[in-house]
Amino acid sequence: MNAFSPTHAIAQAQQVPALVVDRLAKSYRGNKALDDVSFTVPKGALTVVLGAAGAGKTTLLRSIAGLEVPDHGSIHLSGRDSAGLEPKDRDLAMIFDNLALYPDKTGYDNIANPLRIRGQSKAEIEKVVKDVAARLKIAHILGRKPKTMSGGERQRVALGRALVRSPSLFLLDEPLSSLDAMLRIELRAELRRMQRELGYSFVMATPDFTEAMAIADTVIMLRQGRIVQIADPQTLYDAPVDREVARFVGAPEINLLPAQISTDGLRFAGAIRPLPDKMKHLATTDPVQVEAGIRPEDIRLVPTGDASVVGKVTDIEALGTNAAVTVETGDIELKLVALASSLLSVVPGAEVDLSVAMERVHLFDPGTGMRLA
Ligand SMILES: Nc1ncnc2c1ncn2[C@@H]1O[C@H](COP(=O)(O)OP(=O)(O)OP(=O)(O)O)[C@@H](O)[C@H]1O
Repeated sequence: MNAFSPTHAIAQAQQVPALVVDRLAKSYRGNKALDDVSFTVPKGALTVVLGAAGAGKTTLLRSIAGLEVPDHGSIHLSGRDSAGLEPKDRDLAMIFDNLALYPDKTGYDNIANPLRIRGQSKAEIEKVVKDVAARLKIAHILGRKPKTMSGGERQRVALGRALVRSPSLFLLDEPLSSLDAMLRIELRAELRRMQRELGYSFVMATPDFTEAMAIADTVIMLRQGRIVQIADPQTLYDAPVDREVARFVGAPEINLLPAQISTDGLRFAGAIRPLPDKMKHLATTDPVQVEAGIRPEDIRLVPTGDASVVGKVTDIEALGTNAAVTVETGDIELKLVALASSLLSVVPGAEVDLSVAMERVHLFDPGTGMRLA
């Protein structure tokens, strides 16, 4: 490939990230909504901004869209500094909670509108609109006006209108929030498929970690306006940077309990267990107080006598295929998840023995909450 070949030009274009956010800050009356936020979204990637209500997700997306003026920092879109650029000149599609469909146009015309403005032929437009409508499962409402559609249908029409424009970057603020659980799961898979097939670049905000885990290439974990971790979904789950990320990512929530680590092992819930290799470097002869994080799926019920931890069942919650079992041991409660069919003989009040997958245990600093291992 030489420097003037089209292949070279395409390769170069692909190397320019879809989005580079650098040291972005935004305050509202002294309240920091965004604080020193920096990240990059490669072309064709799906990045999810994950955070609780008020974490700053919407402010971030609105700043990228040009609807908020940041106090500091820069935003580059496909290599171009966006400072001073009007929202309409940013080559973005935004899908926010409050969708603005044209009320007097049908679903079809709403979706077709950007293509008509571009001057595409009637036949081309029909092909594209029908394809996107089929993917979003709204073919049956294309002839209707927005006021006769449900919230979820309006949301999908807005999504369709954005998708047909194929801009350089999509900003999606909880785009599936108005949908029922089944449709949400179906559509997020469809969105993911379209994004991959067409090479679109997505930044999607959500407070729902399962959504983030299901579709993200990269998750940006936002808390009180600051990025606390950037990682692929599995790393976020397996190596959360601190206790709060560990709690946010996972359901039922991770068990957190006091523990002591020493060269003798890890002491918790009335038991002492040998240290897995990954913890050995933390151990000293004198015990050190730590906080252990144990995910519910890393605790197993075992036959009596094989246990490292013993306790009494206080509650069983059906989750479908699985069930969550709460076990009281000393003055702490542990939650575990097991196949419901394996729990038929387990009833509240039963004495049970538990085994913990030690190599999966997380350790946190009890003061700062930061990850130790
Ligand atoms: N226009 C505004 N004026 C004053 N404060 C604002 C404004 N917009 C956002 N904030 C504040 O900035 C912080 C971040 O808000 P933002 O809406 O970005 O959070 P979010 O993560 O999108 O939350 P949610 O999931 O609830 O939409 C919050 O404390 C919010 O109250």
